[in-house]
Amino acid sequence: MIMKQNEEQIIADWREDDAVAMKWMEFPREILIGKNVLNKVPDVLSKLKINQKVLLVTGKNTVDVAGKQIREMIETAGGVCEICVCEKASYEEVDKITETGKAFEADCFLGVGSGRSIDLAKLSSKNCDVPFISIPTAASHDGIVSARASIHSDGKSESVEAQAPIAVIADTEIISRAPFKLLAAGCGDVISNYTSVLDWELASRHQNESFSRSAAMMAYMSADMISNSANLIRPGLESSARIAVKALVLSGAAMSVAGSSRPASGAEHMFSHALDRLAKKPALHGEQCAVGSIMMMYLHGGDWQKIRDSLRQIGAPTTAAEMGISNDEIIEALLRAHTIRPERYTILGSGLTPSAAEKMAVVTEVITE
Ligand SMILES: NC(=O)C1=CN([C@@H]2O[C@H](COP(=O)(O)OP(=O)(O)OC[C@H]3O[C@@H](n4cnc5c(N)ncnc54)[C@H](OP(=O)(O)O)[C@@H]3O)[C@@H](O)[C@H]2O)C=CC1
Ligand SMILES: O=C(CO)COP(=O)(O)O
Ligand SMILES: [Zn+2]
Repeated sequence: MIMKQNEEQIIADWREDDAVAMKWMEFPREILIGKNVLNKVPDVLSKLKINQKVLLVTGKNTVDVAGKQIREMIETAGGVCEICVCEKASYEEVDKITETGKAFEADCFLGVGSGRSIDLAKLSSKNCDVPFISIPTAASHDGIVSARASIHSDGKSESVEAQAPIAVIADTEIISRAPFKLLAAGCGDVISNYTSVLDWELASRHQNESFSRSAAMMAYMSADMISNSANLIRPGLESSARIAVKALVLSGAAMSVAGSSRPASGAEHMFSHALDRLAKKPALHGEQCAVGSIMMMYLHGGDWQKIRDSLRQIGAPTTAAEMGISNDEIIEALLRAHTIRPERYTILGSGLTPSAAEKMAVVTEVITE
């Protein structure tokens, strides 16, 4: 495990980090986390020397939670702000928003809301060759900080390279008032880094895949931050939102250092992507990854009970029933997971047998016989 390796292994990993000829890491420039930081949007735009012609991408709930308030602040500061309310993270929607951005000659996009709105702003701003600012109204996964966008088409979800936000403005007061299940899901997404990191280490040993100790340690530390504070994560508490956002930022930074989602996406994410494709009603991304992580930790022979207990303490689902997913869908997703991203080597190897899949789901109490 990453924190328990001997000195020789650690030195070898650092040497490998250093041996990479060139690394191009993209990080946000300004990160604001705290109560009422939403009011700082005009200051951030001004600090970044953005001319305040801004396209605000949001959803039908989050337009009222933060979107309209931000528009008012920008207009009061002398800027112009147009709002796009969107429903689906699809390529059609990306094209529509890109066209609007070009016609409006936007200097900057704001992604205001949860995953979907932020992903749409991320990709369409890249198409318009202007920066974007991530303004999450919920802390539901680490995509709020990352450079990748998940776009859905033909019942599939694709993770595409977009751009990192130039700034992240996470108002923890707003985030703490969002439905608690979104925050619990974000904690689950971060806790699932325990198994992503193990998968990455495995791939580095079995396949000589390039490995970054610094990125792996950051991902592992973010999981520890949540697991060690599980008793402090409670509905409606601003301090809980702050803990979750800090861990999500660290997890996002781990992906920036790695230049891919490797430190924060292993077999548990492949299981979640499989569920997104086949389940009648998929659960939240972070919920699925966390439940996947319990099972993948069992496969790794690690302390899966610790992951489950942290999730229980937080109030995140740990079973199929709690996620509203059937036992059959869980087994099918376990059997298909290794086909989702075959180039990414994980503990699933070339796949599980049906009896092994069922056994791991039953032993970890994700499903009942
Ligand atoms: N880029 C990446 O690396 C990643 C991207 N994803 C993608 O992100 C999306 C999932 O994101 P997720 O955030 O889990 O879910 P959604 O974006 O689907 O948002 C969940 C719901 O919560 C609502 N909401 C958000 N904030 C508040 C609030 N403060 N008060 C009331 N309602 C609120 C949203 O409203 P509204 O309708 O207004 O949006 C929406 O209906 C998927 O498309 C997934 O593929 C997932 C993981 C990583
Ligand atoms: O969700 C992610 C990290 O938490 C990103 O992972 P993917 O690359 O699997 O979409
Ligand atoms: Zn994730």
